[in-house]
Amino acid sequence: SRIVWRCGRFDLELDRVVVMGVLNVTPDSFSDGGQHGAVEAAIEHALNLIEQGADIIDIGGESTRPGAQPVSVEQELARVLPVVEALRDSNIPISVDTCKPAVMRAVLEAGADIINDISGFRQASAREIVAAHPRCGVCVMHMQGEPRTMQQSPHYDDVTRDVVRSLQDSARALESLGIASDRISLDPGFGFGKSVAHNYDLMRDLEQLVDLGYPVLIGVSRKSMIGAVTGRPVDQRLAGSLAAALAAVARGAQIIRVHDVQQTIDAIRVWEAIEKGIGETR
Ligand SMILES: Cn1cnc2c(O)nc(N)nc21
Repeated sequence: SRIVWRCGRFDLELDRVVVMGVLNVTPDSFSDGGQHGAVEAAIEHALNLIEQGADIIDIGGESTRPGAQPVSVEQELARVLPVVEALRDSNIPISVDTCKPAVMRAVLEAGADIINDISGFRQASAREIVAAHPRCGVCVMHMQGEPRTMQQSPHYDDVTRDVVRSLQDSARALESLGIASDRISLDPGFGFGKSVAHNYDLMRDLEQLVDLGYPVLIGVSRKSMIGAVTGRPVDQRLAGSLAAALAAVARGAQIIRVHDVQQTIDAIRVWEAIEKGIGETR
């Protein structure tokens, strides 16, 4: 498939699966226990992710785990801007995970290629900022409610139908501002206002989202939906995360957001060799 995701300096070809490496520049990120709090450590980790083969780096300055406390614009910028500036000459797209319009504006000016908004660009000013940029990529993620309270009692009539419709409306809102469709990727937001059962129903029926025609980005790496069925703590969820990543790829997801880049690439390469053959045998 000649699908392309236009992301700032890059046109990402999606005929092969793209791996997005997670870079938390936050003291309370649920999975790396704050060892990357310092900007320097974050930059070092980013270079390590690139070394492992990451196709995109996703920089987050505000923890999005359930129950997380909000962070000020100033604090978030102090964390992410230096990292964007350090990475903007790297040869891969730089994504910033933020919901704040002021942070979006600053990181785009600093050279970020993608804005990853877990709140799905629900703020009009956020939509206007990415619309004002000629070609930055946007990832529109579905979240029910806010990180602080979203897991208290998530409810849907039909989780997949509801999420797909919500994301379609969000994409249309961006397109109505002149944002080209090939700049938009959609993400069901596993764990963001969903019960474990909702997450597994959503994964099983992921093709309904893929069928909208936009690139689909998913993030399940080390999440509680993996822990719920394996009983493993957050630092022992690699096998479960790889299983979920391949299930998503098998249903048409093209961008996978993970902590464990090298292992995920290996799993996807084997899967793609099976699905597409490895050439010389033909
Ligand atoms: C920041 N962040 C945490 N989980 C995520 C997910 O599943 N998708 C996207 N786009 N961002 C996420």
